[in-house]
Amino acid sequence: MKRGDTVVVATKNAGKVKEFAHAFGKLGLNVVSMFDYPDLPEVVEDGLTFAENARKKAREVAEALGMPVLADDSGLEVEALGGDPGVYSARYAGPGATDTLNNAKLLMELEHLAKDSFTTDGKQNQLEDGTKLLSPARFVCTLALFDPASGKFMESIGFVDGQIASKPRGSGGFGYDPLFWLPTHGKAMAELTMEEKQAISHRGAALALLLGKLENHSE
Ligand SMILES: O=c1nc[nH]c2c1ncn2[C@H]1C[C@H](O)[C@@H](COP(=O)(O)OP(=O)(O)OP(=O)(O)O)O1
Ligand SMILES: [Mg+2]
Repeated sequence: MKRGDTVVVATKNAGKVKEFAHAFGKLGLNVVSMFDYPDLPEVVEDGLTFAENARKKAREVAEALGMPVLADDSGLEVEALGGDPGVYSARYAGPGATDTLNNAKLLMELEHLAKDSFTTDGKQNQLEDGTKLLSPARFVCTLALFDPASGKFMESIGFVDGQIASKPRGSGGFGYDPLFWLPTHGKAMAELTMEEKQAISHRGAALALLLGKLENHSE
């Protein structure tokens, strides 16, 4: 990849598109997404892992377009929920789920748990304004780049650890960002600027790894 090239990202998530456009833009690369190819058939995300889904999205779109394609499969793993919603993060609230409905479902599940079995030691798990920290959690991002000419994948993974807060904060980012509290920053992910999010996020980490691999590869 050289300055001026276009990267095709197999995503229909506007939040991801913005983040990739920002990151690749810094390298002088343009980003197009599935919003630019509205006629391509939907990829069914029936994999059991993030990596399987990322590979499936990348390969199907790359084969349809006859060029290399990057895909991102990501989600939220919540400790108190045994790793849920995981690969089902986008559909947590059911078919037709939105970010708002998924966030509501997440809080409902965690508050339910807190009532049943959780013994929270009050102060330690509370922010100054009374917001409760309901469970440790992490965001996971897997990236897969598929080149139909070689039939090969290049892959990477990134993580970021945090806590699920009982109340949303901030208006940046997308998805579960308003509920994802970063103790290291004293802010929710949705309170970070694009630059700050990219520096610490699961997607930023996975992308940095992938770019490193690409660089080694082309030497
Ligand atoms: O940085 C993030 N900040 C907040 N939430 C996030 C993030 N990264 C992933 N998430 C959540 C959103 C969605 O509920 C699920 C991804 O699902 P995932 O299938 O990978 O993406 P998607 O269906 O929205 O778009 P697409 O498959 O077309 O790329 O995890
Ligand atoms: Mg999806």
